[in-house]
Amino acid sequence: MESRGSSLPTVAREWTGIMQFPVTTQASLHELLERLRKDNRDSLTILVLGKSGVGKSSTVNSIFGERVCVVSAFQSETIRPTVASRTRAGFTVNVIDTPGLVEAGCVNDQAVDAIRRFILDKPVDVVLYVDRLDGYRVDSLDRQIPIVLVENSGRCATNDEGEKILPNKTVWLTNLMRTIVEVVTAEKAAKYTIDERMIKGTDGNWWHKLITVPLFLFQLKVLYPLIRARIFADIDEGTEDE
Ligand SMILES: Nc1nc2c(ncn2[C@@H]2O[C@H](COP(=O)(O)OP(=O)(O)OP(=O)(O)O)[C@@H](O)[C@H]2O)c(=O)[nH]1
Repeated sequence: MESRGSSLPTVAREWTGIMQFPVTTQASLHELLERLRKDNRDSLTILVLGKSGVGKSSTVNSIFGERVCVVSAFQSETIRPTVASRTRAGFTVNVIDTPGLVEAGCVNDQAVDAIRRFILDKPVDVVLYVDRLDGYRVDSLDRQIPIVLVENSGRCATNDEGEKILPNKTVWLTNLMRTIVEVVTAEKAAKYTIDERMIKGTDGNWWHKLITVPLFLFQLKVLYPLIRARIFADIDEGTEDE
């Protein structure tokens, strides 16, 4: 992938990979870009997350129809977050590929930290969380968010138009992009830009912080001796009654 800088590329390459897709897929993708344009957008930024080796980079390549990321079956190829950007008729699609959040069963803190820093101040429209279907059990809670099935393999079946299809005949790339566009254009969708404050937290209220000191001293010097004296008085009274 081409950009590792702190911001999205200002000049993106022409999306030539789209020409590799069958004509029907191209038409569907153009229609979806048009839908985004009508929604007053001129760019779409997708953040791809997931464990290591689940097919994140392969999915990015599938989306663009060209090899923008390195894919490997044997080792983690995505060492740091990278962004690939392509333009088509004045519309820019940015896809941020990221290193695996979990590697060999352990959370990859370095990756999490690198992703956190990389997406600072980048407007992300949608997060695409990738997982392997054979390694994850989808339960009813998962179904509350949009789920899309993907098959990046070159052996994926195709329909009469040459579009890659799933066993249920769904043209998965179009379905994936349509779902992304639906999520982005949904009324309640919000554009998230992670800023420094969201990560480090706010500085808090200084007045509240300062007031804790006299409050602590009041407890230590006034309340504590009073309560202690009262308890001992109670004990003494109890002993006298006996
Ligand atoms: N059968 C099948 N294999 C896939 C699919 N997607 C990816 N793979 C294979 O899974 C392996 C890992 O794919 P990557 O795309 O490199 O996975 P990744 O999540 O980007 O991996 P990291 O960079 O290590 O985080 C490769 O051997 C791919 O060929 C898929 O949809 N079907």
